[in-house]
Order: sequence, then structure tokens, then C-alpha cells
Amino acid sequence: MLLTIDVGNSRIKVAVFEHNKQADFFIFETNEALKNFKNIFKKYSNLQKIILSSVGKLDEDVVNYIKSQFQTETITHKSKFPFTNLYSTPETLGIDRMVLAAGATLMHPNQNRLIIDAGTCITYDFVNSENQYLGGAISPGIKIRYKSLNNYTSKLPLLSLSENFNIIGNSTKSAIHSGVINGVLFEIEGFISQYSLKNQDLTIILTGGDAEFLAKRLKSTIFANSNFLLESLNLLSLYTEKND
Ligand SMILES: Nc1ncnc2c1ncn2[C@@H]1O[C@H](COP(=O)(O)OP(=O)(O)OP(=O)(O)O)[C@@H](O)[C@H]1O
Ligand SMILES: CC(C)(CO)[C@@H](O)C(=O)NCCC(=O)O
Ligand SMILES: [K+]
Repeated sequence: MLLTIDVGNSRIKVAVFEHNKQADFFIFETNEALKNFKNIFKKYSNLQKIILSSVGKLDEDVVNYIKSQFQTETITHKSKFPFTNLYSTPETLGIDRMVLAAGATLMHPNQNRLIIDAGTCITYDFVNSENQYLGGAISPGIKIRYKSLNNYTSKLPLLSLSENFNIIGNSTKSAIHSGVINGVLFEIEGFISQYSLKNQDLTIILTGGDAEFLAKRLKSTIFANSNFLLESLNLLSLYTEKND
């Protein structure tokens, strides 16, 4: 049994894998990390290994606690990845983006892959069929868009994701929902059509906290896999074991 931990910018996600199948899943706020890890370790006292990747802030105390309980592999820029990194600043590339790119490379061999992670930020990452990681894009996530409209104006209220939105927003609230949600949908559609134009056999992976909401509303048929990063960590650790 193996445990993968994804420390995101806002929340921590944890999955238990048994024979490469996800057997359990946890999600919690960073400030409740210690309590949650203690409960998880009580429930799963026979873990063989923990794989940890972090772009967020995890207290030194919590990291030390995790490491004191089980053998822990932390994914860093120095870890072995199944692609050639052609980003011009590899040392500043987000670990989450590298793990997603690794997962896509291992899960979908010999294809062009576009990974879209709709979380705190929306990231786009492209790995071609020669397993070269080329880069992509970083844009503000849904929550950040709502928050910044409120933050940087005096009149706009703070709203959160709504099921009801139209192209023509006929009130302040519906105009904000239209701008934020349609803005994200058009952005994603736009990137997908640009990448598809240039790359045949494009495999698209949509993940992150807002993936399910967005997948249902995109014109292109794309299935959301909210746990892709946790699955990628599991695959990456198998890959590292084999290639060490
Ligand atoms: N309970 C929740 N708390 C916070 N965000 C949530 C929640 N449920 C859905 N979301 C949505 O998920 C998005 C955040 O995505 P996610 O959980 O992947 O972020 P994260 O933990 O910061 O991870 P990452 O840093 O990898 O993006 C927000 O834009 C928000 O709309
Ligand atoms: C873009 C985020 C914040 C997305 O979680 C993360 O991948 C990150 O901090 N990246 C560093 C910058 C870069 O990827 O080029
Ligand atoms: K993200």
C-alpha cells in the first residue's frame, strides 16, 4: 500500500493506492494538516511508502511528522522524470506541472499530450509524442478571478462559482458570472483548438478542483479526472523505482 500527497496552493489532497488502484481519498485545508495525517496514519498503519509533491506551504513540523512515520519520497526538480524538459527556466517550473506532465507521458505513450489543471491557477502543459516537455501557460483560476474583480474595484461584490450563468449577464451578478465562467470556458476552448490545429493525436487531460464543473460545460467532449495528479505521483514512483 502506498500513499500519495499533493500539497496544492489552497488544499492538500491525499490518495491511498493498493495494487495501483486508488483505494481511498482525502482532501483538507493546509492548517488542518497534522490532525488529518494523524487520522490517515491511524487508519493505514501498513503503508510501504509515501510520495509527496508540494507547491504549497506545508509546515516543517508536519513534514517531519510524515517522514518520522513512513519512508517518504519527495518529488523535487532533481527527481527522475520520463520526459526531456525543454522549459527555458526548468529550475522555476512548478513541481505540480512536472508531475502532471510525467503522468501524461507514462499513461499515454507515443502521443501529443495537453494537460489542463483547473485549480487555484489554470495551467496548460504540453508534452509531445517524442516525450519532450515544451511548456504551456499559467492563468488565474476561477476563485482568483472572482476575488480579484472584488479586490481591485470598489463596486463589484465577491461572488463564488454559480451553476447559473448566461452569455448576456443582465445584472451585476450575472455579468460577473458570465465574465468569469464563460471567460474560463472560452480560454480553455481556445487553447484546445490552437493545440489541436498543430498536433494530431492530441490527448487532452482535464484535472483540478474545477475540472468536473468545466468538463460538463465545454463544447469539446473531455472527461475530467480530478485525481490525475495523485495518480501521476503513483506512476512516477513506479517509474523511479524501475529506473533507479
Ligand atoms: N471545498 C473547496 N475549497 C476550495 N476550492 C474548491 C472547493 N471545491 C471546489 N473548489 C474549486 O477548486 C479550485 C481549486 O482547485 P484545487 O483544489 O485543485 O486547488 P489547490 O488545492 O490549490 O490545488 P492546486 O494548487 O494544485 O491548483 C477553486 O477554483 C475552487 O473553485
Ligand atoms: C503555476 C502554479 C502556481 C500552479 O500550481 C505552480 O505550478 C507554480 O508555482 N509554478 C511555478 C512557475 C512555473 O511553473 O513556471
Ligand atoms: K493548478
